[in-house]
Amino acid sequence: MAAPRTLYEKIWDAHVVDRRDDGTCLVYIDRHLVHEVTSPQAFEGLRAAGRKVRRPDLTLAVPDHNVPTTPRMRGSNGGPLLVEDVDSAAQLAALEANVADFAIPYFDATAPEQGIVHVVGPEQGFTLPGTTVVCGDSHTAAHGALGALAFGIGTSEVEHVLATQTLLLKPSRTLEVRVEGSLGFGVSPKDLILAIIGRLGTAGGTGHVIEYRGSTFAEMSIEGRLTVANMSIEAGARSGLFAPDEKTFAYLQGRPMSPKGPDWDRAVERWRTLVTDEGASFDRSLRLDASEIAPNVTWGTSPEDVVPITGAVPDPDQFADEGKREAARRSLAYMGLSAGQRMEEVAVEHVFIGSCTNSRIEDLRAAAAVLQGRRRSAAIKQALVVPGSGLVKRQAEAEGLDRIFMEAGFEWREPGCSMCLAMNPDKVPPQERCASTSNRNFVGRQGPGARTHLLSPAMAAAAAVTGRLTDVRELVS
Ligand SMILES: CC(C)[C@H](C(=O)O)[C@@H](O)C(=O)O
Ligand code: SF4
Repeated sequence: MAAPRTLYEKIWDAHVVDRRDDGTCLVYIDRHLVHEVTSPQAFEGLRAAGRKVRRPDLTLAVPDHNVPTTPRMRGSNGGPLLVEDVDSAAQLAALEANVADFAIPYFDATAPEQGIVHVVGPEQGFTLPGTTVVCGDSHTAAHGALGALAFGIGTSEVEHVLATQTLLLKPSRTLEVRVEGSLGFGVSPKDLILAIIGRLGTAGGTGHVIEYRGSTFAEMSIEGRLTVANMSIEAGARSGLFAPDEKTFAYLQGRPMSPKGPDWDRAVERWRTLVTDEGASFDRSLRLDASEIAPNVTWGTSPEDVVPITGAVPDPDQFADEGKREAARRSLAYMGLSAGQRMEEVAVEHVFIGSCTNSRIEDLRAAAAVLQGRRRSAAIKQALVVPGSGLVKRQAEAEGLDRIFMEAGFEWREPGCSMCLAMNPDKVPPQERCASTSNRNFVGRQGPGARTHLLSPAMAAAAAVTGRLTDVRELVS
């Protein structure tokens, strides 16, 4: 009998086209997502070499990083999108020219399906279990929520995939993250992945593909799994995987690009084999108990700087090594915080609900549930809700969530990356503080000098109501 294999090994083995003596493999790529930031040079490279895109039908492009989230307009006669920033306008125009020249399926900035690439892929059924999915973007790991082996690639690799539909890769090691039990009231998948990153550290997953296992993940919705898989990269991992199950199949059935009819039945039969075999072993393992997880927030400038909302800013002197002590001191200076300060006393001026981590319908529902009948604090200067895609936006509007947000003093925007990173007009001003549902709290991430606290959608909503980081369990109990 064949040796037991992990889910990662099964998908990997099924895609290896050629294996070199040094262990490097040529791997077949099933799906390639393209956005405006990392693709222009790749297309230029193809042009210079006189090449075509090998499989436009397995490629899907959508603008997300640079698009403004205010209503979008084109110039006269369907001309280019009107975008004030010159560099953004050039990147968006380049993407439009490239998809036209290379005949690549494209949702343009005004299409109802437009959105953040990692929201659009799953939602369209472009991402499927057992496939290899790449994109010139580090949060491609998100697609692993559906059982796809998905990872971010650089611009030269984007060109390689466009030209050949393959990539040269080294196999990864495997890391099991097993969590058992139910998440408590007010505790969300975001809190869990922040806790996991807090434990592993931002380098803990380096060289590994994580498989999320255990009853907590089995209970979790696909939206929740997308949040978790999305942030695998923040623990340094190459990718994050969930074995597809009945929830995955229900989520994908009937999506525009999902298989149909007899193809669907055959696909589901195949997808059911995508599990880690009994007796297969992982290179490493981390175990957590869901009941121990509290709503979490970050205090520093790295996603591993995680503390429960009931906790306090740590004292840099308490860290074991000098590197960490120094990093913590720098973080606190940048963040304008002092050791021992209670997290619940930290005042915020901005709230951002969005990003490929937390902009799907369940995220918006969770935030709206907190905001229903409440208003943002007068101390909040700006509160944005940015749905992950046009389809999420319309669904939320059909459920009346837009009204709840607007009555609570939030702005209801068009889909895009928005305030997740300062590549478009949505920015946090210098030295101001933002409660953000995004995935990175790096220095300058939301604008030069901006201070970011990562948290869940419900926690972001709670912060908007009180004007400070707040334990949502106390606000809504
Ligand atoms: C701009 C893009 C290349 C970048 C990434 O790779 O992740 C962005 O999406 C991010 O989240 O920092
Ligand atoms: S939403 Fe943020 S993390 Fe996601 S792709 Fe856009 S910039 Fe990157």
